[in-house]
Amino acid sequence: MSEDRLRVAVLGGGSFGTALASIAADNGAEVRQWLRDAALVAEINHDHRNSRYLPDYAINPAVMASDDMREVLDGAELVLIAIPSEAFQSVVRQARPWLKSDQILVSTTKGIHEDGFKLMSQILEEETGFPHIGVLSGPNLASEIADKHLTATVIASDDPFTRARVQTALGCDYFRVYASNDRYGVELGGALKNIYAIAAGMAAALGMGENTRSMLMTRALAEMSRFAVDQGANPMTFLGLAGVGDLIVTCSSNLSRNYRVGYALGEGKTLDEAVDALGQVAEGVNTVRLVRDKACEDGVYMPLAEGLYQVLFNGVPARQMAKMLMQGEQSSDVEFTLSREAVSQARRQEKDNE
Ligand SMILES: NC(=O)c1ccc[n+]([C@@H]2O[C@H](COP(=O)([O-])OP(=O)(O)OC[C@H]3O[C@@H](n4cnc5c(N)ncnc54)[C@H](O)[C@@H]3O)[C@@H](O)[C@H]2O)c1
Ligand SMILES: O=P(O)(O)OC[C@H](O)CO
Repeated sequence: MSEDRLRVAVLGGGSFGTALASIAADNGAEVRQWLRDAALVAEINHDHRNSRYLPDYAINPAVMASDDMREVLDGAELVLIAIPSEAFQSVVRQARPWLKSDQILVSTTKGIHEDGFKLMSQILEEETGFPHIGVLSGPNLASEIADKHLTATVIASDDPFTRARVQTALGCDYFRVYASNDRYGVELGGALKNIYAIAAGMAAALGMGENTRSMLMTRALAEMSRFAVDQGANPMTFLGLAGVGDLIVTCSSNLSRNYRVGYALGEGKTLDEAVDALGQVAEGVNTVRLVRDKACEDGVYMPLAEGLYQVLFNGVPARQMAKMLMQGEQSSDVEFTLSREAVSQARRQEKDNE
C-alpha cells in the first residue's frame, strides 16, 4: 500500500456500509470494513459480494472486511459509521478504545436515540469529545449507489476540515458530495423523512393517486420544517438534498425499506409481519414513535406523524386516518410567509361576519 492513500474505516456490514466502502475504494482509498458476521466477512473478501444485505452487486475488491474492530480502525483517517440507530451507541462504545482524536468520525445513520432524543452525531460527540465530527445524509438508496447511478449527498459539519476531507474521500464521477454547516438540520432531515416514507408506501398500497402523494410529501416537508424550527435547526436546510431531496426519493421508491414497510401495512399486514418480512432496518417505525412523543411534549403540531403513530401502534385503520386528516382545519400553505394563526384568525372573522 502506498503511504499517501487515504485510510477509511467503515463500521457496519449492512447495505449502506457496504455501498459506502465501495465508493471510497473506487476513489482510491484503502478501505477496511467492520462487521460481526464472519461468514459475510469471508464472502466480502473472497467473492466481493454481500449476499445478505446487497445481493447482486459487485463490491470493489480493494475493500477488506474484518470482524476485528481494532484492525479496521487502526490508522484510519476517516471513520464512517453505518449502524442502525438502536445499536449505534453500543458500537461507538465498543470502538472507543481505538478511536483517536485526529480521526474524522462521520455518522451515516438516519435515526434517533431513544434516551434523550439524541441524534447520532450527538452520541459521537458525547462518547468521544473529538473535534472532527460530521453527518452524511441525502437521497442515497444503497442499491442505486452500488449500481453507480448518479447520486448526490451532503456532508454536514461545523468543522470545515471534516467537510473538505469527506468531499475529497467520497466525491467521484457517480457520487457528488455537497457541504453544509447545519449538522443538526441535515441529520434531523434524514431521520424525519422515514416517517413520511412509511405513510407514502401505505397510501400507494391503498391505491391513492399522485395528487395524494404530492400533497403528502409537501405537507410532510411543512411538518418536518415546523419540528426542526422548534428544535432549533435551520428550516432552509430542508430545501436541500438532505431535506426535500431525501423526502422525494424515500417517498417514491420501492427500494426504500420504510416505503416497503408502509406498503405492506397498506396491504393489510401487521406491523410485526411487515418488519419481519423486510429483514433489514426501517428506522421510521421507531422514529415516528419518538417524534410523536417529542412533538406532544413540546406542543408542535404534527398531524401526519400523529396519524401514522395511531395507525402503527393503536390499530386505527389507515383509510379512516386519511379521512380524519382531510377533515382537519384548512390552514396555511407556507407558514414562513403566512402564519397558521393568521389563517385561523381570518376564518374566525369570516364566521363572525356570517
Ligand atoms: N440502505 C440505505 O439505502 C441507506 C442509505 C442511507 C442511510 N442509511 C442508514 O444507514 C443505517 C444503516 O442502515 P443499513 O441500510 O446499512 O442497514 P442494514 O439493515 O442493511 O444493515 C444493518 C447492519 O448493521 C449491523 N448491526 C446491527 N446491529 C449491530 C450491532 N449491535 N453491532 C454491530 N453491527 C450491528 C447488521 O449486522 C448489519 O450489518 C440506517 O440508519 C439507515 O437509515 C441507509
Ligand atoms: O431504505 P430506507 O427507507 O432506509 O431509505 C434509504 C435512504 O435513507 C434513502 O436516502
